[in-house]
Amino acid sequence: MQTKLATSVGITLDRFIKKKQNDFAFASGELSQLLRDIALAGKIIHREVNRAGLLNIGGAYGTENVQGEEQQKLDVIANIRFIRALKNGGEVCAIVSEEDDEILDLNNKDGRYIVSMDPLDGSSNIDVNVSIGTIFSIFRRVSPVGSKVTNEDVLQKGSEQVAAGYLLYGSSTMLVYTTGRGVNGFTYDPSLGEFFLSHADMKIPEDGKIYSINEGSYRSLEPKVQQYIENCKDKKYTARYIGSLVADFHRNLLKGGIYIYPSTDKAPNGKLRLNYECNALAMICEQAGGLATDGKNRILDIQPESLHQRVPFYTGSKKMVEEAMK
Ligand SMILES: O=P(O)(O)OC[C@H]1O[C@](O)(COP(=O)(O)O)[C@@H](O)[C@@H]1O
Ligand SMILES: [Mg+2]
Ligand SMILES: [Mg+2]
Repeated sequence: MQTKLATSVGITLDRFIKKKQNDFAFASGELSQLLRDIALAGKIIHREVNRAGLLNIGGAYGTENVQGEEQQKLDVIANIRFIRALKNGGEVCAIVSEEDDEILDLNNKDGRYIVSMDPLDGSSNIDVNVSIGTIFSIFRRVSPVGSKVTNEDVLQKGSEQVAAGYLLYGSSTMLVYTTGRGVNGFTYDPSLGEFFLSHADMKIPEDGKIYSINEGSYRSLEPKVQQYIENCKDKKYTARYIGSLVADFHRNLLKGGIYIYPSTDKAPNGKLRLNYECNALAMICEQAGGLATDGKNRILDIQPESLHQRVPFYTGSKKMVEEAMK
């Protein structure tokens, strides 16, 4: 693992943000505050996830989201908690969420930022106590402050992200993010209520031996993808698939590997959403020295056309993604 483990646990997220603030071109403290708001929402979801079984907040909520997916109670709870934290924080003018059909315009005339988010990633794993996460992308609005939020504001290329990251609710809860100057990981200590820098300057190994793909759809995969999987098997690589994108991505980020959600019969454009799943992880992966494509194009160069658009997703160690692209 090519990551400098922070030697002292004394570096809290808050202190780290303050230290790094001056690295940021628009250093007015707004983005720093927004990152703190996201961390706060993450602490609340950590608590909800940990006691989901006790509070009977597992299971279906009884509604479907715009993608026709059954919403889990925790999908809805996480969505409400993040929206509330971002609203109260005051830095955000609009939110794009997996759980909401339309743009959530917060009518915050001072807000300069747009957040695209997957409040709860890995919903199929909520009730079985397997790691789940939250994914977020942060953009600066392009329309004048105070004016009505436009499609142009929320449909920006991933290369325009000013920050991106994820929370992982696993054996420990972590926040991993980038502002375009490297990737850092923080581990939450619930007894102190603080995130501490635990993975400084994260770098994904250039090559790896782990491949993550849902082989259940093997028969409906394109021949070249089938060929790539066969190559992995010939090389005796290890297959690992948790079924929570954040968790599969995080493992590969630390150990090296490739995560693939290609186009299939069931999902001709893939399953994962460009605006609030792929863009954020693509920025993290590239900042850590890896690659992220849709099979042909760099994810961060794709111009979004709709809020919930899906793209095939190939991301991970540079050599493995290059190999898969061949
Ligand atoms: O069950 P499948 O088809 O392998 O899909 C699993 C993928 O779907 C997801 O659950 C989609 O995300 P959501 O749970 O946020 O809808 C990813 O986390 C995961 O990688
Ligand atoms: Mg998701
Ligand atoms: Mg989700």
